[in-house]
Amino acid sequence: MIVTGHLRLSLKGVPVLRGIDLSLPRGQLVGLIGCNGAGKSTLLRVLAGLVPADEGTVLVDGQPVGTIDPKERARLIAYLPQTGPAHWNLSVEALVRLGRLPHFANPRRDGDAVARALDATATAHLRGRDVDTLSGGERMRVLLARALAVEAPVLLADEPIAALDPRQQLLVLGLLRRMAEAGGLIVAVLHDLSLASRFCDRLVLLNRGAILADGPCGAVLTDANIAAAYGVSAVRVDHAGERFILPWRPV
Ligand SMILES: Nc1ncnc2c1ncn2[C@@H]1O[C@H](COP(=O)(O)OP(=O)(O)OP(=O)(O)O)[C@@H](O)[C@H]1O
Repeated sequence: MIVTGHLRLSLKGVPVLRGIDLSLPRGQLVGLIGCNGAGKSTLLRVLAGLVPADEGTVLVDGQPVGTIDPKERARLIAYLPQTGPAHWNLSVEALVRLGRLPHFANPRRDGDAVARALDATATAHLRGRDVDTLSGGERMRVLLARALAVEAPVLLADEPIAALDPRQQLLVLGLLRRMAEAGGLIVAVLHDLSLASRFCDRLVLLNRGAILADGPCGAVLTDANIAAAYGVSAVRVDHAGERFILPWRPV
């Protein structure tokens, strides 16, 4: 669905993406991981067509992302930014409804999609609230609802669980998993290595703007890769047939 060819991008003269080759098919939940400043958000924005690369290509179903009509692109790719824009006095429902803007107006279908997105993110009870009165975690789930309301085949989510409590983290990652199983392509920036390895089909580990490892979680989260990318040692614990990875000490 999305294929990149040797993406390069410098910002203010500093290389941020250095030769990114990725093939991202439908039906996968891909965890994009790496330390602060590794280039994850920048890569997500380039994949979404929001920032052009200096060199290389991003193809969405074979078409260069920059040549897709913006409305069509917005129907194809939903994007959840790391920090939402400042909102004026907008209700939760009105904000989530903004996710329907790329679609041709069909009040009933739009209403159904908004209701599904509010239900999926357990935010229906907040629909009448002003966005600027929400807690940080509530706000994050409402922004996710706006992205889900697009009902796009691709969701690019930048740290979708960063502000969430443990239960909500599990619920949202379970939701992203089900979306992938239903045939969607989900790319999520994550910092929790245990949750990333439990829920993702595949991990892409960025290090200084380049791909250090790309593949099944166990193959990517080796001690050597974790030390090289994050500068920490890791402890592994097996429980109920699953393996947890705890960052342990700086090395
Ligand atoms: N507009 C910009 N101008 C200059 N440098 C930028 C700009 N945007 C990002 N950068 C730099 O590019 C690098 C990659 O930033 P990016 O936001 O992609 O990192 P990240 O991996 O998402 O990090 P984090 O985990 O902290 O969110 C960082 O060093 C950042 O300071």
